[in-house]
Amino acid sequence: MLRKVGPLHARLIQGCKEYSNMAQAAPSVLLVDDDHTFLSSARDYARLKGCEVHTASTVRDAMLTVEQCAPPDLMLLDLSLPDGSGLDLLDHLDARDCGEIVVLTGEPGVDTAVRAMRLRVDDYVVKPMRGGYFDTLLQRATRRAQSRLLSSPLASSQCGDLLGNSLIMRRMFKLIERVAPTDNTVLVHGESGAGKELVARAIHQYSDRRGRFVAINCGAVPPDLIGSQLFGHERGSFTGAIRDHAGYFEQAQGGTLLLDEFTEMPMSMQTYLLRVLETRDITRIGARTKHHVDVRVIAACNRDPAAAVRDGVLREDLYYRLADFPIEVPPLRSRGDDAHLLAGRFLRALNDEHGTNHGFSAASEEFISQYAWPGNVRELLHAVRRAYLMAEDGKIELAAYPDPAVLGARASRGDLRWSGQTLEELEREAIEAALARCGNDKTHAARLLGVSVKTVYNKLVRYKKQGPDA
Ligand SMILES: Nc1ncnc2c1ncn2[C@@H]1O[C@H](COP(=O)(O)OP(=O)(O)OP(=O)(O)O)[C@@H](O)[C@H]1O
Repeated sequence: MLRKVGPLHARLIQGCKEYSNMAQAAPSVLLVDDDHTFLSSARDYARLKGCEVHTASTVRDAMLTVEQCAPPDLMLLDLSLPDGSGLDLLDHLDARDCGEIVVLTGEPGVDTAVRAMRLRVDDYVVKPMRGGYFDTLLQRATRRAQSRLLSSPLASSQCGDLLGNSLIMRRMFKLIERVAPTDNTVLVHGESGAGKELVARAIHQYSDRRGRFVAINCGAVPPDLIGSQLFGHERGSFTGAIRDHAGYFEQAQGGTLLLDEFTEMPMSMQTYLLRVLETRDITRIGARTKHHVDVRVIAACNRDPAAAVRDGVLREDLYYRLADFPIEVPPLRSRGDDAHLLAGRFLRALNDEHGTNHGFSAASEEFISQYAWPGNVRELLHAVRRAYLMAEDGKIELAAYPDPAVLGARASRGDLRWSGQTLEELEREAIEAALARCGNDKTHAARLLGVSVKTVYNKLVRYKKQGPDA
């Protein structure tokens, strides 16, 4: 199956105007090649076709990538890499999990062709690769991603009302899919505005629970009222209790109760809550009898719950009881292109609502990618709404209307807060932050950091040896 193919580049440029709307099931592509020109053109082209692309230029880099990412729908693998043969990667990977694996080589040989076929390689192509062939591969990857989507509805870019196409979000959707049908208590943790409540709603939506979804913000209820709000009270049980009142647990009977900001609950209430979680029996304030409740509890918080335990504001036993199944909602800045996807959806909803056809200016598109969105999706939503109202000639100028929070965040973005770290620790933080921002794309992160990909990669290998806490 040796094949001679023509140049890819003309095709890449020609195809750059097309933008596939495959957001519903972005195919994932892993490109492994030490030819950086090929790598960046192929990456840009595949991205324009709606793919989520990871790149690597050595076996070691590719191994790190496959360890951290889901198996790709398409893998293009160069045979001769600086630190070994691309086929070495296949020895370390369960090729059955991958979609199509295509080996590229500049120097075809019978030995490598035979080894490639033994290792479940789907095609063996002599460089340079023809653009039309690359298109065919991307189309097949797209079909594969779509069938994945059909076989697992939550593997898509939407889960309940949550949108997200990045790998990190689709992994989170998978967690929601797994836990939803069970009765497990779930601990949802993440920055403000990242979507914790939507996660809780999605878990309820994908469960079989027919009761209501009820949410309480424990931080917003005065400490002396939280007991009666959660568990209810009988008439006359305290001044002002003029009638019987069913608390949130009873209101959520057969459904789901979200305890938002649960770390803000007074300690005495945490003790009672722990008991309720064990027995599912509640007693209204002033009542003599217990009620058994069938309620799935989801706890959410902005602060790190383990730190809340260390700070003495959260009971350790309650933490362990709630942390049955933790879900971390990633900040928007670590979701790759999701900010664009979300901004586009928010704008489309406004256009549909008002019968307009406004679009983002090029500067707004740039702003969406560059800005760190410290207020996460909520901040993005508000920024789009505000800029929509201010639009002139149908152009949304997102950068032109920063609010004070945006300005504050912009000012602080360049400042690394120094709290006694060594230079090496600061460097590690910067590299990790850049990787998080680019959805773990090392080439992109290296560009942002102004260093070579090799430097990023060597550092990562060192950090891996040092361990997570070094
Ligand atoms: N992935 C997402 N897709 C679409 N909308 C989202 C997404 N994440 C959040 N939102 C929207 O952003 C806003 C904030 O989300 P949500 O209230 O769930 O955040 P939160 O993490 O619970 O915030 P807080 O901690 O401040 O309560 C809501 O309007 C929500 O609809």
